[in-house]
Amino acid sequence: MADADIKKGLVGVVVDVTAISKVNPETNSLLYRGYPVQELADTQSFEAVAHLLWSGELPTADELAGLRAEERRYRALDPEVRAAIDLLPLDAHPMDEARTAVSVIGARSLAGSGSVLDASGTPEENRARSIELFAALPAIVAYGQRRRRHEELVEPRDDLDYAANFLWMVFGREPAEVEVDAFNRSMILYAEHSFNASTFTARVITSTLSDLYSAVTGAIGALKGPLHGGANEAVMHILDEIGSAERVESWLDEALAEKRKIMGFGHRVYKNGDSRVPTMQAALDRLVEHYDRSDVGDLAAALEREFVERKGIYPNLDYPSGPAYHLLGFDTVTFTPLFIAARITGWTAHIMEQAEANALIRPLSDYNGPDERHIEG
Ligand SMILES: CC(=O)SCCNC(=O)CCNC(=O)[C@H](O)C(C)(C)COP(=O)(O)OP(=O)(O)OC[C@H]1O[C@@H](n2cnc3c(N)ncnc32)[C@H](O)[C@@H]1OP(=O)(O)O
Ligand SMILES: O=C([O-])CC(=O)C(=O)O
Repeated sequence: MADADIKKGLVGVVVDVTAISKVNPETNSLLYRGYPVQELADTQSFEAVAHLLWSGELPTADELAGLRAEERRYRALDPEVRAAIDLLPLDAHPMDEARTAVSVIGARSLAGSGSVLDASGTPEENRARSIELFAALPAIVAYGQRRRRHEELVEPRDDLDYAANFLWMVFGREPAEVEVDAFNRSMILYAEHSFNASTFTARVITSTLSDLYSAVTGAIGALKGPLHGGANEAVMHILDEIGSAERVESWLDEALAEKRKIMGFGHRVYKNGDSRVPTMQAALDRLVEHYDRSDVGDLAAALEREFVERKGIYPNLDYPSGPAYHLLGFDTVTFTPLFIAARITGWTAHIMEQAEANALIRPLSDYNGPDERHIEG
C-alpha cells in the first residue's frame, strides 16, 4: 500500500453518517440537530439541549418538566459510588475518579443481566441509562472537588435546575445569575461535536455490541488526553505559568523555541477558528467583569493575540473555557470532568445512533514489521 493511501489519524476520512450534529469548517458553524449552537446557548437550558440531542427535537414544556423530574431522581451521590471514590487516593486525577464512578454505576446497573449478549440494551434502556449518567455526573464531579478540599458533601437542591444545582453542589452557595448563565452556556457548547476522538471511541466500543457504560468509560479515557478534552486544564496551567499579560511575549518566545504545543489553540477540523469560541468568550468577558478580574481577561487576550499573530492558529473552545471555569471557582483539575458532564449527552446520543444502525468498526493497517521469519533450531 502506498504511504499516500494511509490516512494516519484518520485525517479527512468520513467513516459514517450522523444526524446529531454538523461541524462545518467552511461556514464556521456547528448545528445540533439543525439548530445553530449559538442560538441554543442563547435561549435554552442544558436539559433542553440534552433532550434535543437524544430525541432530535427540542422538548415541549411537558417533556422538559418530565426530564427535569427524572434528573432530580438521580442527583444525589449514590453512597456506593461515594464509597468507591473514597477508595481512591486524594491526589488521584478527577478524570480517573469520574471514570471509576461511571464504571461502578455500570457494573451495578448491569449486575444480574446475564451474559455479554444481553448487555447492549434496548433503545429505551439506553435512554434511561443516559439520563441517569447525565443526572449523576454533577454530584460525582462536585464531590471530587470538595473531598480534595477537605469539605463536606453538599446535598442537591430540588428547587434549582441543572446548572444552578451543579454549582450549588460544588460550592455550597447559591450562584449568581451571571455564573449560572456562563456555566449553562459552557455545558451546551461542550455537549456535542460529531466524530471527535472521545465520541468515536464510544462508537467503536458500541460497535462491538458492548454496553453504554463501557462506551462512556472508554470515552472518558479518550477525553482525558491534552490533545482533546484535557486541553481546558492544560490552558490554565499555561496561563498560571505565564502569570501576567506583560510576560506573554518572552514566555512565547521560549515556548515556541522549544517547539511546545500551546494548549487551547488549533483544531483538527476548524482551521479558521472554532465556531463555539465567540459565545464562550462573551461568557468569559461577563465573568471577568462580574469578579472584577481584568488580570485574567488581559492575560488570556494577550496570549491569544500574540499566538494568533505569530502562528495563524486560532483558539478552540478549551481556551476561553479554562479561565471561565477558573473564575467560577473550579480547581484546575476539575475542568475536564466538567467536559464529561456536558459531553455525556453527545456521547450517549452517538451510542444510541451507532447501535441503531450498527456495523463493527474495524479498519485495516499496513504491516511494516519484519518479513516472515522462523524460530531457529
Ligand atoms: C475540545 C477539543 O478537544 S479541541 C482540541 C483541544 N486540544 C488542544 O488545544 C491541544 C493543542 N492543539 C493541538 O495539539 C492540535 O491543534 C490538535 C491536536 C487539536 C489538532 O491537530 P492536527 O489537526 O492533528 O494538526 P497538527 O497537530 O498536525 O498541527 C498542524 C501544525 O500546526 C501546529 N500546531 C497545531 N496546534 C498547535 C498548537 N496548539 N501549538 C503549536 N503548534 C500547533 C503543529 O505543530 C503542526 O505544525 P507542523 O506542520 O510544523 O508540524
Ligand atoms: O471535534 C474535535 O476533534 C474536538 C472538539 O472540538 C470537541 O470534541 O469538542
